[in-house]
Amino acid sequence: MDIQKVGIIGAGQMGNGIAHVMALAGYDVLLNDVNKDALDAAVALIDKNLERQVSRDKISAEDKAAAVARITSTQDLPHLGTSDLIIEAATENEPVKHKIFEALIPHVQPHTILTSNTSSISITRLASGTDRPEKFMGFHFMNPVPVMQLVELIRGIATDEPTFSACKAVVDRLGKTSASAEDFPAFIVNRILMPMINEAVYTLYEGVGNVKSIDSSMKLGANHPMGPLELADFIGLDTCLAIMNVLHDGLADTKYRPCPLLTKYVEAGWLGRKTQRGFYDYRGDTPVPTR
Ligand SMILES: CC(=O)CC(=O)SCCNC(=O)CCNC(=O)[C@H](O)C(C)(C)COP(=O)(O)OP(=O)(O)OC[C@H]1O[C@@H](n2cnc3c(N)ncnc32)[C@H](O)[C@@H]1OP(=O)(O)O
Ligand SMILES: NC(=O)C1=CN([C@@H]2O[C@H](COP(=O)(O)OP(=O)(O)OC[C@H]3O[C@@H](n4cnc5c(N)ncnc54)[C@H](OP(=O)(O)O)[C@@H]3O)[C@@H](O)[C@H]2O)C=CC1
Repeated sequence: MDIQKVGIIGAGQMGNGIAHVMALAGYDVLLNDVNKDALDAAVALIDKNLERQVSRDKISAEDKAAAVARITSTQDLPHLGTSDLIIEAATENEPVKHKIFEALIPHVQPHTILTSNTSSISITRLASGTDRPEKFMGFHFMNPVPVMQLVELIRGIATDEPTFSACKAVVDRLGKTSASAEDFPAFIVNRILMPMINEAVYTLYEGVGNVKSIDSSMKLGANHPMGPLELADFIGLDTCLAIMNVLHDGLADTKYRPCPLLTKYVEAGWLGRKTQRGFYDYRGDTPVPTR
């Protein structure tokens, strides 16, 4: 199937990165968000990130101009109906995602493939709320999208082969690598990564280490590019907690119980970098640990 127009729902940190790489690969992009400020910020950030690639000779100024011209931002969800492929990248909240697909369905074409960038939520459950479970799958990018090589592709129970092949061809055209995961809570990457982050928060909660010593230990002692608490702030603590809850509920095993300290940060609205405060405070020139 020939995919040319890609609709992206949610212009947060993932939506803007997905729009960036899609436009650079030559796809026409419709970027949607309920929040006008988020849309404007996403377009400005894409411009800035493309400019950084120009300045480092990764792409030409013409490539950048062409990519920018391929992106249209819209607050009007039905506008995405002309897309061949839709990637939902709104907040990690199952009722929000169901409502988006419900509102979208009357406007999409029969051939349109629907996907979700969800970090953890059942693809089969999201698909079953649509009119086309066979044309629905998980299309899971990693953060930051322009840098990270992997895309997890997740088939729901009903996903058909042409849908999987069409999505895999898109990943190939982006120059990224796909890994196929079965549809179980949090798939592969987050099934492994998120319990490690949650354990880092328990290590902090129980006073085994402070923010700085925990992050330094994993950076210098295990060669991770970011410490687990720095990475949690980067992902978003609300998203980390939502993923732990999906693991805990979906696998019914206490080993996945979210750390109460993670819950407390989220309840405080300290969601990490996106709100300027999480395990670090980002409001000054350099991040300062909050514990
Ligand atoms: C939660 C989920 O569902 C799944 C997930 O995504 S889990 C999270 C997965 N991601 C990770 O684990 C990221 C771990 N961190 C890293 O890999 C690195 O710290 C990092 C790539 C983010 C930054 O690397 P770094 O070496 O410290 O910084 P820096 O040298 O500034 O950046 C490296 C490159 O990335 C680019 N970059 C960094 N952040 C970027 C961003 N947010 N957007 C676009 N480009 C970015 C830089 O421009 C630079 O590009 P060049 O190589 O062309 O110069
Ligand atoms: N953060 C990460 O590292 C990764 C996240 N993901 C997944 O990607 C998805 C998005 O995450 P992320 O970008 O970090 O989240 P963000 O919080 O940065 O962005 C989510 C965006 O979606 C918007 N939104 C909420 N409801 C709707 C709606 N009904 N229609 C359109 N837009 C809506 C939000 O607007 P508002 O702010 O107004 O609510 C916000 O702008 C989640 O499913 C997450 O699990 C996947 C890989 C990595």
